[in-house]
Amino acid sequence: MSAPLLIIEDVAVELPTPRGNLRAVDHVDLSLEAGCTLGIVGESGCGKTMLSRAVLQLLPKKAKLTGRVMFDGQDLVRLDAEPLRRLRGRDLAVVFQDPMTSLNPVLTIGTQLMETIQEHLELDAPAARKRSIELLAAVGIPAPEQRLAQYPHQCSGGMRQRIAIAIALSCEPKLLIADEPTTALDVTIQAQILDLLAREQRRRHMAMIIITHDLGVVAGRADEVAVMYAGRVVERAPTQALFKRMHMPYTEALLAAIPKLETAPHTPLPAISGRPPDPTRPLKGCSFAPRCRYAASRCHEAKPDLKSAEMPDHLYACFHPIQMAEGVGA
Ligand SMILES: Nc1ncnc2c1ncn2[C@@H]1O[C@H](COP(=O)(O)OP(=O)(O)OP(=O)(O)O)[C@@H](O)[C@H]1O
Repeated sequence: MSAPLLIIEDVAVELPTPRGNLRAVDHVDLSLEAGCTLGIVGESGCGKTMLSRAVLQLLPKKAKLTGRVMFDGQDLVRLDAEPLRRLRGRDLAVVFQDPMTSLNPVLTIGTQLMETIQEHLELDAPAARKRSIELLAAVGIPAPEQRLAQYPHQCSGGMRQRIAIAIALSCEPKLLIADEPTTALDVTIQAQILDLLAREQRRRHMAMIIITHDLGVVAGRADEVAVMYAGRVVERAPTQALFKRMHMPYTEALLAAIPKLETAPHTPLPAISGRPPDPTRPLKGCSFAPRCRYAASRCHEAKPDLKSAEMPDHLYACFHPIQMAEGVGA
């Protein structure tokens, strides 16, 4: 069997702040096979974005990164700036929550698409233009030829996200990281964009990481889910196994917090009262214990390791997993 496309090994990210070093990512191990999808799920501030930025090597300058990020056989942490730049946008692409982060407001859509294509692929201008039109059509943009001459502000939010996806796909990446790709969009458009990503992923046999606060986004779309809390992966399992039987009380609370259609976007998670721990303070015990309805004294004293019980690929970091505590959720 060949090695996974991506191996995140003992990755930690610390950021200096006036109140001391902040643990944004706390020793995470993950891997992803070519053509597969990994969902990274957790509340705001749990470290999802910092972890994806560690993979992309796009961390703030002051950040301290340790560990290894093996992508297609190379350690990105130790790669020089130039080969890294060539890799990003070609084999390794990203779609952000706000497409205006990746789109340039003063360049036409055609210029931006063609620039990316010509920078990474050896195509002349007419071939790059033809490919741009094909890509816009593939992501569901009507009248793609006319769109090439337009600027991002002339498009709706959903259209802009489709264009950002077209740019990300333009060089046939091996891995696409989609960081909250639909959070800024209307609910009906959200489903269309997620379906579009899933379709293009299958068609291109591309690996994908979907980062989201909404467990509902990864249900049925990811092969595997990693749940993050306070910088750590606290539960990790094949998606079906996770939804069938979740072990972490935090995952259960995330499930209860899946936004309903009638809920306004960005409302706080109703099922999880309290706040995550201060990431600049040392932590004793399980980081979720102060908010956990199953917590016992041991949970406040010792830190549970991420390990498996009955199924080797279902890992969780909990002394009182749900079934064993109360027999719910199975
Ligand atoms: N530039 C920065 N400097 C210092 N701390 C930061 C910086 N960016 C993020 N953090 C902190 O790092 C931790 C992880 O943040 P991160 O953005 O990765 O979380 P997230 O799960 O992606 O949240 P969100 O969904 O809100 O983006 C948080 O405690 C956050 O406050």
